[in-house]
Amino acid sequence: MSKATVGIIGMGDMGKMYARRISAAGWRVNACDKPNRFDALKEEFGDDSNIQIYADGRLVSRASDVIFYSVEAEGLEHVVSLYGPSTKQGAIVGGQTSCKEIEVAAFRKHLPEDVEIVSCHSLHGPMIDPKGQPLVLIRERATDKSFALVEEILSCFGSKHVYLTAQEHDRITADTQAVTHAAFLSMGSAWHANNQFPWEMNRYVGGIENVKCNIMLRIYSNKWHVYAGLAIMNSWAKLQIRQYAESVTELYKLMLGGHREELEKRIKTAGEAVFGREGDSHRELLLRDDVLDRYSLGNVPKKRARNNHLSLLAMSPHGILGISSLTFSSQPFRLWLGVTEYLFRNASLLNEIIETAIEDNTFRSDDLEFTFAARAWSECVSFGDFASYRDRFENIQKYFEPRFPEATRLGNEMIRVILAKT
Ligand SMILES: NC(=O)C1=CN([C@@H]2O[C@H](COP(=O)(O)OP(=O)(O)OC[C@H]3O[C@@H](n4cnc5c(N)ncnc54)[C@H](OP(=O)(O)O)[C@@H]3O)[C@@H](O)[C@H]2O)C=CC1
Ligand SMILES: O=C(O)C(=O)Cc1ccc(O)cc1
Repeated sequence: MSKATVGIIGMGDMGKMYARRISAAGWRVNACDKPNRFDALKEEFGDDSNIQIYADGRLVSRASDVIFYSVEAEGLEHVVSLYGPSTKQGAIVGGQTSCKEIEVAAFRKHLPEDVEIVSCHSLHGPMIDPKGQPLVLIRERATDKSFALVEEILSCFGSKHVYLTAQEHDRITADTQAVTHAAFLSMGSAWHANNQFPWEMNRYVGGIENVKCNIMLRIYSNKWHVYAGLAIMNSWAKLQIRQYAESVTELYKLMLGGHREELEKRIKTAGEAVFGREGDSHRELLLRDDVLDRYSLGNVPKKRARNNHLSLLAMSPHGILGISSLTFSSQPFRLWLGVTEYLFRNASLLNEIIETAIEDNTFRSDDLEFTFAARAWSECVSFGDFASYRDRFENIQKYFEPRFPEATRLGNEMIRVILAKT
């Protein structure tokens, strides 16, 4: 057989990244977006003779041996229902959405039976170098030969292949990415509600606070539908996000009520369950304060301000976090796990946090807004409400937008340095 031709339906940021890299590796690529983008795409890819732009997904489906759908999760089933029946006989089809059970169900429903299914999920945004990043592969319905072909095509990314079923993928995504996003989205909402730019306030500059600011900005600089789809279309994600919001609320009430013993017991038991006792592990901590201080959007104060880190404490009480998830995780999650571990495995810091939580009122109103925000995001996700998700997200995105370029630069550097050590 001559070399396989690769189809890409949906030439947004991820689709373009796939098309460019796969074509550069020597494969012929057929690609399309919505028909109204035909001329613009032809113009954009006119100088790449390996990439053939088509007017729609039906034409791409008819002409390609391995096809990747790279459209919004919310619309995937509809798009597959339109073009799936035209898939070339014996072709292999996959998708790039973050929710694999729904995606695979759509393929099973709309693709002809002689079409094989191998799905994938790059665990990073379109601007990140895929080399070394996790790439999940889901062999749903495929021969060894077909699966090997998909791996061969995607090997041009240099990513780390992780083999999972659709269900395993969705469970891990719920435990890791969905909860991480909920935490950062809530932080952004709370700062916005209090009309704060955190990097302008001493208490949010330096150390762990830099990770919070940089990752929050990075998430809000992406497209709303990426996070909405990942959370709303994954039933486990809904549960985990709700659990996170409940933990935030319960911890906040313990802090407000001054219930020191209960707070301490709860936090320490949960921390030990996830990270072990201080000194138990021989693993080096993922993060260090002096490294983190370098990535500030504002001036680092001489004396570090104390924080009760409600947003981090709430990550572990229900066993949301699992070190084992590290093998399959996105950069924001790895950093988030890093800062949470930093806190839970440092007994004196943990004691300081508990002291601050009970005695210090500085963060009460920030924490109140954070608690509201965590619950509001959870409700929005539970109701499956894409429109209000979008509205909330874009409203806050606008507020922070002026700082995106600098935060992206600093955040990328911060992630590069920190993750290189791990
Ligand atoms: N961005 C990220 O960080 C990551 C994204 N993903 C997932 O990858 C997928 C693509 O994401 P991304 O590229 O970022 O999103 P984009 O919004 O940039 O791209 C999706 C593209 O698909 C187009 N599209 C919609 N319907 C059709 C159709 N019927 N035929 C052809 N094209 C269509 C969209 O057009 P229109 O805009 O007009 O709807 C858009 O141009 C999503 O499922 C996302 O969740 C996965 C990993 C990371
Ligand atoms: O880098 C980030 O913010 C991410 O978390 C990127 C991301 C978003 C959605 C995905 O399905 C995969 C990766």
